[in-house]
Amino acid sequence: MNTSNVPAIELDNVTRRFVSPEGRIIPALRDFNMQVQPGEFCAIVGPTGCGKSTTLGMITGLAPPTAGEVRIDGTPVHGIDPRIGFVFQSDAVFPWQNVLDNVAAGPLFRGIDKAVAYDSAREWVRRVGLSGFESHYPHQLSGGMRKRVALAQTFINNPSIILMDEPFSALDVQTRALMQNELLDLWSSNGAAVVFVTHDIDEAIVLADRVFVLTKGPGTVKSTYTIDLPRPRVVEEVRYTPEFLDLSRRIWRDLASEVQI
Ligand SMILES: Nc1ncnc2c1ncn2[C@@H]1O[C@H](COP(=O)(O)OP(=O)(O)OP(=O)(O)O)[C@@H](O)[C@H]1O
Repeated sequence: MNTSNVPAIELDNVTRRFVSPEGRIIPALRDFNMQVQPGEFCAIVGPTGCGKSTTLGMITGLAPPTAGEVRIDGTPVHGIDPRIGFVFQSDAVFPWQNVLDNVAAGPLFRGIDKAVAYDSAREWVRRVGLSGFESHYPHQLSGGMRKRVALAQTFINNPSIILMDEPFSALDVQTRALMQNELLDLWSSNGAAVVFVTHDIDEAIVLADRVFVLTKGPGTVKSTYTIDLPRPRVVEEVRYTPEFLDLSRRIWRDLASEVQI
């Protein structure tokens, strides 16, 4: 647990380049600086291909930077860190396992006693509103319900850092708002540092403490916005307030100047 003033996540002057199959150098991120404090919810928005997913990949340790350093709780990242949880656009549920087994998978993998793991999984299934669906398989669930499974799978491990890559983008508008509220509720009692990648400016504002706007690729931080909207937030109430609309307009303008051709 990070109890010091050290950022939970720090990207220090990071550059990331890829090499294409033809041997071409593809610069994905340049001179990228970002600090996320313990318990802070940050969102990243930016034009397509600007390096948002690459940023998350570097924090996980799966894709080391070409230059610069990524630190978790002040320590350079080397390989996958058990303190980190992920939720991606595609559900990471195991199709051959029922809801309860899916949610218990993390603790079982970490070697937790089976009875303890399943007790905890039952509790998390309840907390995400899926009681009664423990024996259902993923294909028997709606998209929103599968997201609930994914959230339970993540939060059951009590991660101190959560990375989310457009987790709700495939959902319809109403289900998306429900899941945003659900996420805020779970996060408020877990207190993780979150990096949430989205194309949706409004989603970034309703969820985050800070929004990072990236330039077009190779991406770097163009601007950051502090979101002072009070918490706890209820998504459908927040998004019609004058403060919200003002932020949305400012970030939209900022981003629009990056996607003009
Ligand atoms: N494994 C890879 N090999 C080669 N190039 C890659 C690789 N991964 C990403 N890139 C390139 O790096 C750049 C950034 O990609 P990235 O997926 O991080 O962008 P993004 O902002 O998440 O995009 P989107 O908004 O479309 O999801 C792009 O030009 C992409 O083509």
